[in-house]
Amino acid sequence: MAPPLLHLTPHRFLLTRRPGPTRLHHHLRLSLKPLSSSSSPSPPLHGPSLRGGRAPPDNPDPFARAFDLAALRVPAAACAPLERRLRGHLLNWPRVRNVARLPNDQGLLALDLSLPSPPLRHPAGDEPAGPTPAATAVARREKLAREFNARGYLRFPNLARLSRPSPAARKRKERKGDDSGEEATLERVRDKAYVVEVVGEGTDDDDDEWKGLVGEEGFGRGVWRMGPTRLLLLDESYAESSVDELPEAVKDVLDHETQQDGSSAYELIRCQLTLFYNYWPMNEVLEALLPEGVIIPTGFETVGHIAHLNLRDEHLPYKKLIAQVVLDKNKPKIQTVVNKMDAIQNDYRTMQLEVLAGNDSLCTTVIESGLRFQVDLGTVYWNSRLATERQRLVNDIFRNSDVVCDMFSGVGPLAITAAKKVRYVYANDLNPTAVEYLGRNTVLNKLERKIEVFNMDARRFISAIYSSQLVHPVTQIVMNLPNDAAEFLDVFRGILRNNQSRLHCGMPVIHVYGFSKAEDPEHDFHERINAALGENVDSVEMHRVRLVAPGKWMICASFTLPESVAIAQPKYIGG
Ligand SMILES: C[S@@+](CC[C@H](N)C(=O)[O-])C[C@H]1O[C@@H](n2cnc3c(N)ncnc32)[C@H](O)[C@@H]1O
Repeated sequence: MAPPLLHLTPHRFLLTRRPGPTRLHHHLRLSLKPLSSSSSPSPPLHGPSLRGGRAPPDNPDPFARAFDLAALRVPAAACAPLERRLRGHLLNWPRVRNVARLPNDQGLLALDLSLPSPPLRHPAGDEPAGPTPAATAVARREKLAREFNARGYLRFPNLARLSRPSPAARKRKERKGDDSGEEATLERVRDKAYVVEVVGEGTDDDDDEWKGLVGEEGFGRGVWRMGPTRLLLLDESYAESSVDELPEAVKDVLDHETQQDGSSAYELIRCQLTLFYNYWPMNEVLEALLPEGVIIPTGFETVGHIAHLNLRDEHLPYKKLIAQVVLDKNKPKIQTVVNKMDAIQNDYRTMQLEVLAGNDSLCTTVIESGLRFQVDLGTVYWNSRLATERQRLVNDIFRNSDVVCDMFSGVGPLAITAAKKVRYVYANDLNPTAVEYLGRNTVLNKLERKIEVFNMDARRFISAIYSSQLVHPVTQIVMNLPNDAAEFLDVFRGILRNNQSRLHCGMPVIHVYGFSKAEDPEHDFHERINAALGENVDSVEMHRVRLVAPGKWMICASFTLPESVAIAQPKYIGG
């Protein structure tokens, strides 16, 4: 496994003005120039690391790192049991399968293609090996696939039938232009996370060209007659080992299998594993990109297709670079990356967001508890981190017979989730756009018959609800405006003073949210509640929702509205 990156010198790449190949580079018109790993005197690293391996020459991806490995080439059919048997000796790198498949080694011999074949060397070395072995078709097809042009298909109509791209694929190719050029090859490599190549000795000779592709001794050793093969990548510590230096378990396989079938179908080969930009996790890429000493941004909040960063000041000079990496590493789920520009200060609790990467749309759909919520992050409030808290209220506290009143409902995450369970919901918000989305989300979730939507100031809303004879008696009230909600509690003072016949319906339970930085946040919040109600409420259940900043808790206080408060002299005179 890779050592913790924090122990490494982070700034591994220089930013230069050279145009580069990845979207990251296009986006920033910058290219990353890897420092030579050989210049580093640090001890050899284990596991995949951008500080390990070497930069393959002429590879346009500055994050490409090549690692030498040893592998056992085995018949495909024998691969799974061997993988289990040799597990402790196989490569154990994250996101790299320790079984590799050689390009186009798909056992076309089964299809009995009668293709021309190159002369085959006898396993012993000199005699031709009889009739054309079907395995040669694999290599032929391989070579054709690399040429991939119409001439090749014309010469081998069977192959044309097998390999001709579908009309849709052909159209896609036409749209992109001719993909036989270098550009297209780069594009394909860029899509990959890694490739395994057998290391050959490479001469210009035609046969040798094939050797490099499938392993330097691929022909004439019987392997092709056995159909498709697989590579079992050995642990990196055996990269340079000769057969004698391999662990007994691996040697056993080589010896035993050779003795059994009298051929070299199982063999030790050298290969190169190249890891590309797509392979490296976000933190490793950022670690390489950002200057030493800059904290690596690790997390972000997700709202639908939007990744919402909360960058520190020190990140701002690199904000677009960071955002592009976040986008690249989290596609396709993430399509837009934004950064919060300011603390939330306005009445509607909306954030000022800057789109840093991806598409500009801040309208998205969030799925929470199996319900769908449309949200425009530019104009309404949304916080996915409150999902668990909403679940707590709905699942653990609300009953089916409840009538819920959500005084600060936003686009309805709590109101709509509650409506799935309870008898009826009154949902209100001051922000007309939030109310528009609330209405839309109600319909989207087919709950319009159980929710009534209001667009008022919360105090006026409560006064209206309690003075109306038409509404269902409210049993649960939710006040989620943590900065100020406690101060809104004064609206309940005297709320039933002129309507005491309603007292028999029972008092509602109020769930009010607040922040506290006090040493004893529960005590602090309780004091604020008492002050707003003008009375001491004895029995308040406190629940710590989450730590929103160091030392700052979001708390939910739940209590039954005291009758004495409901019939007291009002403090607030609503209109
Ligand atoms: C913290 S958000 C909570 C929204 C929602 N409960 C949620 O969890 O997504 C507070 C909401 O209160 C609304 N709001 C602010 N002041 C208000 C007021 N005086 N009356 C009613 N709603 C108000 C804001 O527009 C915002 O949507």
